[in-house]
Amino acid sequence: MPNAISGFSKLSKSEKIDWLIDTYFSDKEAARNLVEQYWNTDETIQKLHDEFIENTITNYYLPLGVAPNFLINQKLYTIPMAIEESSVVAAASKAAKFWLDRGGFNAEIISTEKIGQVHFTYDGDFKALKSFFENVKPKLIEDTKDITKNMERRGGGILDIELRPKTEDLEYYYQLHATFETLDAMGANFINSCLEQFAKTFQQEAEHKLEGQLDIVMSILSNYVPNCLVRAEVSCPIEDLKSKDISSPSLFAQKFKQAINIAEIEPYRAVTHNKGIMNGIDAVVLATGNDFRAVEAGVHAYAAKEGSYKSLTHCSIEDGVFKFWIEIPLALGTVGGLTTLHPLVKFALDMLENPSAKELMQIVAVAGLAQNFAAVKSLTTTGIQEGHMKMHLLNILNQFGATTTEKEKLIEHFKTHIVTHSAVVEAIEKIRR
Ligand SMILES: CC(C)(COP(=O)([O-])OP(=O)([O-])OC[C@H]1O[C@@H](n2cnc3c(N)ncnc32)[C@H](O)[C@@H]1OP(=O)([O-])[O-])[C@@H](O)C(=O)NCCC(=O)NCCSC(=O)C[C@@](C)(O)CC(=O)[O-]
Ligand SMILES: NC(=O)C1=CN([C@@H]2O[C@H](COP(=O)(O)OP(=O)(O)OC[C@H]3O[C@@H](n4cnc5c(N)ncnc54)[C@H](O)[C@@H]3O)[C@@H](O)[C@H]2O)C=CC1
Repeated sequence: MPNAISGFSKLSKSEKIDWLIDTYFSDKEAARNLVEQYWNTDETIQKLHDEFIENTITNYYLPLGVAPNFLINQKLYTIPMAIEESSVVAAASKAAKFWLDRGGFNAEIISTEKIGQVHFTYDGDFKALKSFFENVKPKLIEDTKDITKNMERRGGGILDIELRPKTEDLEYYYQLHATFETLDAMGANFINSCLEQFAKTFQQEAEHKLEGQLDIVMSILSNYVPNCLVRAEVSCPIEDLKSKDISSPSLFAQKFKQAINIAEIEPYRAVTHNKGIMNGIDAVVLATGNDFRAVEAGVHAYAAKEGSYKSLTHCSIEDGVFKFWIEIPLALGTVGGLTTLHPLVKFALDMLENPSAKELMQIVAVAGLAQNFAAVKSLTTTGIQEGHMKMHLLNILNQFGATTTEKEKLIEHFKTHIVTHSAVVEAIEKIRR
C-alpha cells in the first residue's frame, strides 16, 4: 500500500505526475507517455483544460458525435452528443429521421423557476418566527441588491422567499425556501450567492429582534426543479408509423404503448427505460458544457415524485393517433459555467445556432424522447441487440486489434450474420488462421 501524501495540491503538474508514476506504475515510461500523449499540442488549450478542475494531469477524451435531421418546432437542428456508448448517436439519428417525415418534434417550456434554500434551526415560538420573517423579508431582498442588479436588468432575479416549517419531520428544522428566475444561466452560483446573503442578514437580524436560538445550518440551491419544466412530443396517425421495421403500425403502436405502460408501473423496468432517455439527455447536456450530475439528480427525483419511480415518457393512442411525449425538469445554461470557456462547447452551441436556455431545454428534452423512441421501438420489434451489437462491432474488433483489412472483411461478413461477442471472436480467429 502506498504512503499517503500531504501537500499534493501544492506540487506542480509535473511533480504530481512524477509522484503518481513513481507510486503506482511499474512501466514508468509507458505510463508517462500515455499521460503526455493526451495533452493538447496547443499549450493555451491545454492550460485552459488544466484549470477547469484541480490536480489535472491530462485530458480524458469522450467522442463528440452529431445527430442530424432533428426537426423541432419546425426548425432543423443537428444535435451535438458527447458519449462513450455505441449505438446511441445512431439511434437518435434514426429517430430524428423517422419523425422528420412525420411532422417532427413539438416542444414547449412549461416553467423556468429555480429553487434554493437556507436550512436553519430555531428553538422558539413559530408565531414569533413567522412575524419576524415577514418583517425581515424586504431586507433579505434589499441586502442582495448588489448580487441581483444585473440579473434584474435582464428580467430575472429573486421571485419569492417563503418560510417553511419542517419541525414535523425534524426537530427545530425550518427553511427559507426561495425561488429564482435565472434566464440563460443554470444559476447555481447566482442562487448560492443570494442564499448566503439571505442567511447572513437573517442571522444578524435574529440576534437583535427574535427571541430564542436561531442557527443557520447551510444555504444551497436545490437541483430538484419541478417548476423548471419542458415538454416534448411527437404524434402521427397510426397508419403513418409504417416503415422499414414496422409492417403492422397498429400492432406496433399497441405494443409500444404497452412497453411505456410497463415502465409507468414497474420500477425495475422504469430505471432501464429512463437510462435509455438519459443516453440522449446526458450526451447533449455534456456536449453543451452543462452540469449532468445536476440534471441526472433532478430528473430522477422527478421520476419518483409520486412516491414510486416511473417512466419519464408517456404514450397515448386516441382516435387513431399515436402520441408519445416526455415532461422533464431541466436547469440548463447557455451562459456561465463552461459554456463560453470550453472551445468544443462553444462549437456545439454555435452548431445549435446559439440557443437561449429555453431553446436548449427543448432540444435536450427532444434528444431524450428520440432516444427513448428508438430504444423502445427496437425492444418491441427486432430486440435491442441487433442494432446495438451492429454498432458495437467496431469496439469488439478494436479490442482484438483488428487491422483495417480485417475490419473491412468482418464488417462485410456481419452485414448478413448476427453480431455477438463470441461470433466476432470466432470470425477473427477464422480469418487469422
Ligand atoms: C442502431 C440502429 C440505429 C440501427 O438501425 P438500422 O435500421 O440498422 O439503421 P440503418 O442502417 O437502416 O440506418 C437508418 C438510420 O439510422 C441511423 N444510423 C444507422 N447506423 C448509423 C451509424 N453507424 N452511424 C450514424 N447513424 C446511423 C441513421 O440516421 C440512418 O440513416 P442515414 O444516415 O443512412 O440516412 C437501431 O437498431 C436502433 O435505433 N437501435 C436502438 C439502439 C439504442 O437504443 N441504443 C442505446 C444503447 S442500449 C441502452 O443503453 C438503452 C436501453 C435499450 O437499455 C434502454 C431501454 O431499455 O429502454
Ligand atoms: N448543486 C449544483 O448544481 C451546483 C453547481 N455549480 C456549478 O455552477 C455552474 C453554473 O452556475 P451559474 O450561476 O449558472 O454560472 P456562472 O457562475 O458562470 O454565472 C452565470 C452568470 O452569467 C451572467 N449572465 C450573462 N448573461 C446572462 C443571461 N442572458 N442570463 C442569465 N445570466 C446571464 C449572470 O451574471 C450569471 O450569474 C455550473 O458549472 C455548475 O456545475 C456550483 C455549485 C453547486
